[in-house]
Amino acid sequence: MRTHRCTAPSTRVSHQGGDLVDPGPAVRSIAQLVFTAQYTPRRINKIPPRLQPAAGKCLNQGNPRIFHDFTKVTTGISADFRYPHILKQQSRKIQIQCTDGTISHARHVGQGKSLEDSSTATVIVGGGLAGLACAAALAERNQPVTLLESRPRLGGRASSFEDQQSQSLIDNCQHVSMGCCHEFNRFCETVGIADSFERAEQLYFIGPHQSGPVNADTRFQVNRFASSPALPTPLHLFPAFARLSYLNFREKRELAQGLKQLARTRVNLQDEPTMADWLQAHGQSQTVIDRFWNVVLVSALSESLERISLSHARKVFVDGFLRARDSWQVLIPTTPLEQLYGTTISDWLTTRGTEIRLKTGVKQIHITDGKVTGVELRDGTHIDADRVVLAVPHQRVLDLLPAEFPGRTELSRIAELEAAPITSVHLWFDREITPLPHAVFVDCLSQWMFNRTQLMQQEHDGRWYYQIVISASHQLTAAGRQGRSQEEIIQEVIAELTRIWPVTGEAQLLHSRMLTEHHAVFSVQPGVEQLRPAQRTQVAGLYLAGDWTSTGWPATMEGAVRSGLLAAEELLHDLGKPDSLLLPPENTAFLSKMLFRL
Ligand SMILES: Cc1cc2nc3c(=O)[nH]c(=O)nc-3n(C[C@H](O)[C@H](O)[C@H](O)COP(=O)(O)OP(=O)(O)OC[C@H]3O[C@@H](n4cnc5c(N)ncnc54)[C@H](O)[C@@H]3O)c2cc1C
Repeated sequence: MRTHRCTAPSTRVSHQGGDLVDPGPAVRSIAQLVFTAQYTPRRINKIPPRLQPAAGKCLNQGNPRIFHDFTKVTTGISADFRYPHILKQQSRKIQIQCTDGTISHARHVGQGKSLEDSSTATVIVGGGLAGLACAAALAERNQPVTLLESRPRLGGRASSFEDQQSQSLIDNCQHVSMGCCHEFNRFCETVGIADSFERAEQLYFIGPHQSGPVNADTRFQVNRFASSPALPTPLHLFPAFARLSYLNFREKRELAQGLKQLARTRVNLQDEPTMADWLQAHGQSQTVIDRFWNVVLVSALSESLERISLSHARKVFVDGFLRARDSWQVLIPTTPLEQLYGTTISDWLTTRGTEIRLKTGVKQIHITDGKVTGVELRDGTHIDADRVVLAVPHQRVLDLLPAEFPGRTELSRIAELEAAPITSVHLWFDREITPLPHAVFVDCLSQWMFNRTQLMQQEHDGRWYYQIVISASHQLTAAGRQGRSQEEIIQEVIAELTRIWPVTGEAQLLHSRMLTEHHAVFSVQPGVEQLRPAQRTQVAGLYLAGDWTSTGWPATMEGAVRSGLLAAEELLHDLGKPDSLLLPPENTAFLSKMLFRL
């Protein structure tokens, strides 16, 4: 078994584009290597003459991919770059090939700033948003970590892949945030990706032009949904609801009563109904259920009303519509997820001392006498660690832990968490079918449309790319399709688009792809909160993170980020450096307090 001790950078090397503080003969060559990495080829002439030959050699011999990265990153050095030069690493001594070709022994070095020396190591397993948020919070507090991710990229479920036929990077599925996702939005600001989201201050609900049943002659109409600046929260959305074409006056009054009752309901988590049962018990008609409750809740919680718990449904309306003014607004990425969570965050973390190791799957967490001692990788390598944050999907957790450990019985309940699927249909047409950037569909199989060509502010290159999202797509999984092929479902989606935008029928479909993520989210059924564990475990040094842990949020990017912050809080507490990482709860608008007793 190979052994790799995960050490914290410990030698101060200060060289932010300026003078190199000579760290002494033992590490001088490493310092040159690190120093070199801080310069792009264009800036090479800024490297002090004393170091230029070595620097030039290093840049010329560098791995081309990493070398390419350095043309964008002008500070810092990535672990990927360092490791090819490290020939052997034992305990905290490392042996590296220096830029002048000699072999040198030294201790691990920092990258332009002094990181706190830590005699023990922290490992995060899983590079989804939970693991990334945890790593970022620790990096901000000078706690270096090693992040291990089994896949070749970061981002987990919120990532992209290369579509061979369209030769483009497409997202696993469109991911959107909302104004009420405070921790996620702050995380984006911290790591410098907030500018890559567009805030939609107007939504477009597309439904029948009037109340009543839909038939072949039904016309569809775009309903613009925006807040009224003159009205206080929560009345600011009242005119938008009042304008919806597909509900009549009686249905709107019924809806208003339902919303008020829901907001005022106090839910008993031990014994709560499904939302479908609650709606029926509170006099909501099938039309209002289909055209309002279903539309909002299924896309927000990725589950059907028959399976959604009352508490989660209430949270969507209270946090998303009633508590604060802009909380309902949707934030949509304008670049592929790969760039957001892959490249940008990776660079941010590595320049702050986080070591990121991709394609590094963990096989087992080692626990001795109720305490974490390290992790074993799939290739047999052992990494010593005194603290491990397990940030993998809940289906993987129990397999990575030993058969026996304190608290296993309680944790085993996560096996009862059920999954809900999300389907995305990707369509490339030879022309624009709508200039709308996004839309929500009512009374359709399709639920959301995202105009990716427009959102990404791309030139269309003769192809217009639209993505259709269908949440809680139980009926579209192989078992639920009842013999229908993917092609037939894609045609059904196109037929719907044609009914709404007739130009679709004349457009040529250049390429299409349908993807169903079977374990997209955990199902927010009644009783689910009792199955979600806290971030602290009964094993010393073992913490849990992931959207499935207890955060009070459904499976969302916000939930994942919160879980990572909560795990980091517990870890810092155990290190004797307690810190409060979550933002204080948002103030509830005065009128909402009065009207709904929030
Ligand atoms: C199709 C789809 C659409 C969605 N849409 C939205 C949306 O619009 N808005 C929203 O807020 N949320 C959305 N979500 C939910 C959101 O993606 C998740 O809640 C969030 O990304 C979960 O992050 P996580 O870090 O908890 O888990 P994950 O993203 O699953 O990350 C876990 C990581 O652990 C890694 N891993 C697993 N096993 C190992 C191992 N043995 N060793 C090392 N690494 C390992 C995995 O490769 C993965 O990278 C959507 C999800 C899906 C699937």
